[in-house]
Amino acid sequence: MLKIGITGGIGSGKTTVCKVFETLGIPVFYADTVAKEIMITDSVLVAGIKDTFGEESYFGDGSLNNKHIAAIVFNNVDELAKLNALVHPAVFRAFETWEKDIPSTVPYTLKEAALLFESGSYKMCDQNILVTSPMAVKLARVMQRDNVSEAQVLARMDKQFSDEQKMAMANYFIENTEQKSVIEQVLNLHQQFLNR
Ligand SMILES: CC(C)(COP(=O)(O)OP(=O)(O)OC[C@H]1O[C@@H](n2cnc3c(N)ncnc32)[C@H](O)[C@@H]1O)[C@@H](O)C(=O)NCCC(=O)NCCS
Ligand SMILES: Nc1ncnc2c1ncn2[C@@H]1O[C@H](COP(=O)(O)OP(=O)(O)OP(=O)(O)O)[C@@H](O)[C@H]1O
Repeated sequence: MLKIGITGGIGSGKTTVCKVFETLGIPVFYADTVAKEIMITDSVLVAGIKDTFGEESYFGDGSLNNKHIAAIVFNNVDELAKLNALVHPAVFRAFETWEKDIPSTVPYTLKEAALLFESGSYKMCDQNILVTSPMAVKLARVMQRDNVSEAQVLARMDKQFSDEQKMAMANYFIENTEQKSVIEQVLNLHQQFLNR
């Protein structure tokens, strides 16, 4: 079955675009969401995170202390590399398990990941889509969605490949701007994938 990766910088709108594909019946694996789930449920991963970032990485009820971890890793590339090395292999395994349950009647699947190219997981996909948006739009969207400062968004952007780097690695593009219809662009790609 055809596997399509989909990525984009923070706030580019990749999750929003994936919701449109879902309305067409296309199953989407949300790597960032799964990462957050297994960081709570996978006991080996939980132990690794506590060992590396301290017991305060989790609240008393077992939920993840996102702010604590974000403050460490988005201010220090070595700490971020440690987190990625713990989490990403577990997400790869979860993707393989997820794929096994997809019915063969499905024409293609999508893997949505913020770090598709950075983590190397694009290699597990046949083709890859990049969602782009202007920098000012991305900043404004994330500041509003997550109630964070511009500096906090920029710190994350700084840890991801630039759009130029990602453009060189992607096969398809979706421009998520007010000037272009996302739905039209999704329908166009959907048709291309059905005809492959
Ligand atoms: C550090 C954590 C706890 C911060 O949680 P928080 O709720 O503030 O952010 P959230 O997970 O919703 O991520 C929002 C966006 O931040 C960016 N981001 C997240 N993790 C990373 C990372 N490792 N490197 C660069 N950017 C990242 C992405 O654009 C992502 O979509 C969380 O992001 C995390 O657990 N990250 C590690 C898992 C991971 O690498 N996920 C991304 C790919 S699977
Ligand atoms: N075309 C659009 N018009 C209006 N709002 C949008 C549009 N695209 C995305 N948004 C909004 O911008 C915010 C960021 O979008 P989304 O969460 O899809 O981005 P993302 O690329 O998945 O971000 P992240 O990497 O942070 O997970 C959301 O609040 C979303 O509702």
